[in-house]
Amino acid sequence: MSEKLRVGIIGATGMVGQRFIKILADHPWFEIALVAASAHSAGKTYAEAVKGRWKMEGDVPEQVKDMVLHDAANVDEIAPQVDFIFSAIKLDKADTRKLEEAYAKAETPVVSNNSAHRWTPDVPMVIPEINPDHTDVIKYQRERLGTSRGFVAVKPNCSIQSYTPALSAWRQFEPTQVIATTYQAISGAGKTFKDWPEMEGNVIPYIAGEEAKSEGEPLKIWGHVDDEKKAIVPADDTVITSQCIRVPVLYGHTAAAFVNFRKNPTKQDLIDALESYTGEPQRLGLPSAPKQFIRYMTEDDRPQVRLDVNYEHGMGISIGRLREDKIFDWKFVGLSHNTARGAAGGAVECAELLKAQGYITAK
Ligand SMILES: N[C@@H](CC=O)C(=O)O
Repeated sequence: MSEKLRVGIIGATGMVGQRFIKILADHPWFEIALVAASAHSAGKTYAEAVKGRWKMEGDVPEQVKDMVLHDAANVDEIAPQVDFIFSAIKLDKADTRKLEEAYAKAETPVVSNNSAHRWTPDVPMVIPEINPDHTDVIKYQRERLGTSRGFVAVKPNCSIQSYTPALSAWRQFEPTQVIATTYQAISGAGKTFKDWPEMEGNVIPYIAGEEAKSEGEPLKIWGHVDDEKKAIVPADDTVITSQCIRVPVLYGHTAAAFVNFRKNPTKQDLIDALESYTGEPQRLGLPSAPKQFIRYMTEDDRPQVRLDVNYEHGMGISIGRLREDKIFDWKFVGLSHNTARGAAGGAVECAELLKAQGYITAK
């Protein structure tokens, strides 16, 4: 009998759902027990439902091809069959919040890629290398939901992953002001060039809701669990302003960032802090953890999307072009893989952390 935890994927047919399928097809701790999507796809086999719209490298993995999709809204039917779920369901925010909480209340932990619960005060928003201790807030969430096992945890938006890891490594130098401009791949919108031909040779200077996420989410990640408030209180010592731009790239979000610090680090201090930054995933040897979370690249023309996006299987962050600035103290460029580290991969690493911490167990 398998000792792997049984996982359900809700929203399994979209771009992020497909990335979950791809990553979990061969995962040492988790096995895909069930796939679910909207009522429209329910009853079809997974292969039928993604026919002509499978966007991952290679074929649909054998073990899910013939799985029959459930209607994700059928919590009572799905919850008993899985130990936990990954959520990539696309509903409006209120409905997503309701559905994810319904799974939690059915004693089924939810690790979500959605933004709906990111600002729920007792929901941890986790980058496992940066704020693994935020899972302490789960006890307060369980108290509120009246559960003993169920809870919701989320991962942050993909846009922040190209600059937040570097700024996290530099928290010791007290960053006060940040400008971050992101150049975001079309797969972040769930699209390929085939679905979105107007992105060929184009730049679109607007991504709905993205700037608020880019400016706010790092602050929650740098916050702390307040035991009196039974909530995560965001940090208030850094201000971030951002512009988010869609560029004709399939995978890979780049950020160009400027930073002011209260302290006065040298270039070598900053590079040393990046290269030595390591966390719980590396200490615990989590299956998805990159060996080197952040690398610093010295070549003037790196990181480049084509050459560097798959660093550490898309789970590592590449930083380069660190130099002094005329207006700010320092500037740099960062690159992350938006559907690996930035979406499904980040959620899978978060679930591995939750398992290692004892929050996700076999039912
Ligand atoms: N909203 C992002 C996806 C990140 O999670 C994008 O549009 O690129």
